[in-house]
Amino acid sequence: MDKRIPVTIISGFLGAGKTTLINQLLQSDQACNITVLVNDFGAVNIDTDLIIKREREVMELSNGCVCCSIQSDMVAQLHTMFTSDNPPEYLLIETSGVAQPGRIASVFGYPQLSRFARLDSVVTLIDVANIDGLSDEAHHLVRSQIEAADLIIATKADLVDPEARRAIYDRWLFADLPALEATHGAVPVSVLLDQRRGNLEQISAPETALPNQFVSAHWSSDKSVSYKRLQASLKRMSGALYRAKGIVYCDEFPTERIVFNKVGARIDFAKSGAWDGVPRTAIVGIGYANAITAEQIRHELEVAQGPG
Ligand SMILES: Nc1nc2c(ncn2[C@@H]2O[C@H](COP(=O)(O)OP(=O)(O)OP(=O)(O)O)[C@@H](O)[C@H]2O)c(=O)[nH]1
Repeated sequence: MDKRIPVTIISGFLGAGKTTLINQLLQSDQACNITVLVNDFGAVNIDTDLIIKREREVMELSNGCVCCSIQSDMVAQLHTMFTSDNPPEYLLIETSGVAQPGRIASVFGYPQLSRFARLDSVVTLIDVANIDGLSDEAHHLVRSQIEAADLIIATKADLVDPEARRAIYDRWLFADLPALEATHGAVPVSVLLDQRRGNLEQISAPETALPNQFVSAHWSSDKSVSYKRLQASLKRMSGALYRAKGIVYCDEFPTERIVFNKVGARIDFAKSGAWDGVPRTAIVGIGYANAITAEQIRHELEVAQGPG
């Protein structure tokens, strides 16, 4: 019996619904003692705050995309985790939206990790509401995420009618690749964990540095932000800024944490409980490098400060 720690990699393009799926999973009674390792693309790991914590820690890898610039940091961090007095029972890795999961999966073939852990599967989420509208560069990346997958989960099925969804699957998926649909991350735990599908020999780890095609900017402030101005700023950047997310200290609701998400043209704001400590806005924006600069993103977010 293989007693090594199973590892599931959750991949998918920016905003595809990885954090939503992981939160659903962590809230399920059937989820065992899972540790989550999160790698956000931006310098600040907003996801670490957005993932619901249970008994286990959520660990983060910041300052770059795990599949390229900080791969060796990840190997060192995983080795420390696996050899600690309290190793995880199960490890979930949420990759950054611009990561190639094949490159992350390949590290589980390294002897310093393969003694302790085994790749259980690579799950790739495809966002049916946005996949067709992405740029060619993003399509290239999404293709590599699909090619590395053992299971596809089509997310946001609620936003696209069945006929259009079928056309997307015909264009993007291979006939023999298992796939299922999910709305708001609702997927049975039994199809996600301990599947023993991971096959390191079939994993390809392309060398191209695709994340260079995206730019990320982080902005934070302890002065409150106008909700209306923030919405206006996000709309102005709409096509160039594909993804943004953050926790906002809002003029309009100063006592509550407001979480917002922008994916493509869709912007959602939600209340997320009272502040625990000093209120502070922290936002990460990710855009196409040929359409916007980090400075422009920060400037637009700055404009949202002050009375609406
Ligand atoms: N309508 C709808 N929205 C969804 C669904 N799944 C996720 N979302 C929304 O999509 C947005 C992005 O979801 P996340 O789970 O943060 O996506 P992510 O893949 O973790 O994002 P990054 O880590 O930034 O790449 C949020 O506003 C979610 O509420 C779904 O099935 N239907």
